Amino acid sequence: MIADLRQDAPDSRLAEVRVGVVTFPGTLDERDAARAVRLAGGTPVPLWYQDSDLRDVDAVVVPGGFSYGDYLRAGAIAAKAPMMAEVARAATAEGTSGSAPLPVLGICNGFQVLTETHLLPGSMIKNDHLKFLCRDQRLAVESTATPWTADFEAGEEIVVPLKNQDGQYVADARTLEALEAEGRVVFRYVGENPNGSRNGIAGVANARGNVVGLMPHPEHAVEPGFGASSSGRGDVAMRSGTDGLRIFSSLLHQLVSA
Ligand SMILES: NC(=O)CC[C@H](N)C(=O)O
Repeated sequence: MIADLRQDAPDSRLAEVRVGVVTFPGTLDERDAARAVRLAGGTPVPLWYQDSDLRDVDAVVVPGGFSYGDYLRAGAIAAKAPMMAEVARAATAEGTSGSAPLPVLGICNGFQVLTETHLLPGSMIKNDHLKFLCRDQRLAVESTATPWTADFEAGEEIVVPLKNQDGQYVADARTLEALEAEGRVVFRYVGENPNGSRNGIAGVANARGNVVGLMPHPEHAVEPGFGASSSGRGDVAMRSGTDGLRIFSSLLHQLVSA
């Protein structure tokens, strides 16, 4: 009985994990990202793009949306924000004994910001069909060697919404080869390639694995009954559920066990 009660009690150690969520002009999904952190048991901390103070966070989410209206290139202007300089510094810090570099997750526009900041390799161009696509998407979690995916089984299939116009991941042949050889393709599209991404890549990690970016939106798949509309191309006989929440839970578990 006591054991059961303990199991149901919220883990107060998780609540101590502070996860920063960055907002730029034009960001859309910061509230959903903060909510996903909260539902996973952590504490979301708003970070404003013009500030240079990381507010003592243990990890950062760069959420989706249309920062600066996607002018110039999606994510290009946001990448120059003072907050991104701080995120880049903490994410690439050498770290003294025991201190790990800051875990960072870029979702969709956030992934675009991370490539423009050069924290992640490659670039995103227009979907090959030149349309905005919004649908539930099957993905394989190919690497569990990141704090964001450690709770998954390698190769596990998940479903989360995909919604963007500039979702085609491109990189030169050498970069693609290195990503594949080093196990840094973290998420890959399953089924028909929804946007022409090279090698069906939906998400990648940096060499150390602490920085991950992906085009689909795990923060929109944190409760049963939600999901994208079933318009768009490809197979649609699926709905997003709570798979996305596990990306946030995974981070929290990693940080409390570190
Ligand atoms: N959902 C998003 O974050 C969209 C990202 C970007 N504005 C695009 O359309 O490609």
